[in-house]
Amino acid sequence: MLRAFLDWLRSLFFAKELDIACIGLQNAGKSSLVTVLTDNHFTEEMIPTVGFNLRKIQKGNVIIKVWGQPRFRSIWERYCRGVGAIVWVLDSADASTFPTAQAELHALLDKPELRGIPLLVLANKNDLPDHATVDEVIKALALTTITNREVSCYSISGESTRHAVLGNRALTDMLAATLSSAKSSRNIDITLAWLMKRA
Ligand SMILES: Nc1nc2c(ncn2[C@@H]2O[C@H](COP(=O)(O)OP(=O)(O)OP(=O)(O)O)[C@@H](O)[C@H]2O)c(=O)[nH]1
Ligand SMILES: [Mg+2]
Repeated sequence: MLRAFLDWLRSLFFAKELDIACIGLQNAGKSSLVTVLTDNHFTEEMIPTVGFNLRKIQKGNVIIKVWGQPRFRSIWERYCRGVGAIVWVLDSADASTFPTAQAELHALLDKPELRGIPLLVLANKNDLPDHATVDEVIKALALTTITNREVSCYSISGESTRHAVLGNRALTDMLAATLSSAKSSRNIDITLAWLMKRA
């Protein structure tokens, strides 16, 4: 039933025209997440994206560009220009990466060319023990200090989905207290629906 609904949502989503940049630090789960979005398929053997580390996935009218390798972070900005949405993937179970993630995310969003592009933060891997809660992620990435765009933070869990609205901050969209787990592929519908609204 859920599967049928997701397939239906995917068919709607991929019929729209949308350019998405999916970025984040290495090992965050970008490739896994994109695989789940496009195929509803999770592969444990997902290998690190190598080489130029730009993976372009096209399905229907939707193009998703995926990056991660640090040595190419300087060119992220160029490829983010003009996209309909920036999706930042975070490994919510690895707090040691949060400071670097915050610095890189803010450095990217500070680029004038990227002003106004909606940001979706997906805190992935919340099926793992000791993953950060969405409030912790919002704090760790200083999401409330981002003022020049719509910001959302989703966490998807197999167990529970909790929604929180961050008052009158500059965040115009709901900051949904959910983290995404590409592994469980639960609540991927929320992610698809969010992206669909930006197409
Ligand atoms: N438990 C769990 N593991 C995950 C999840 N998503 C991804 N992983 C694992 O995390 C590792 C990295 O996943 P990738 O999808 O390759 O991450 P990436 O961000 O594309 O990594 P790079 O391409 O190296 O930048 C793999 O071992 C995945 O199996 C998740 O939701 N839960
Ligand atoms: Mg990858």
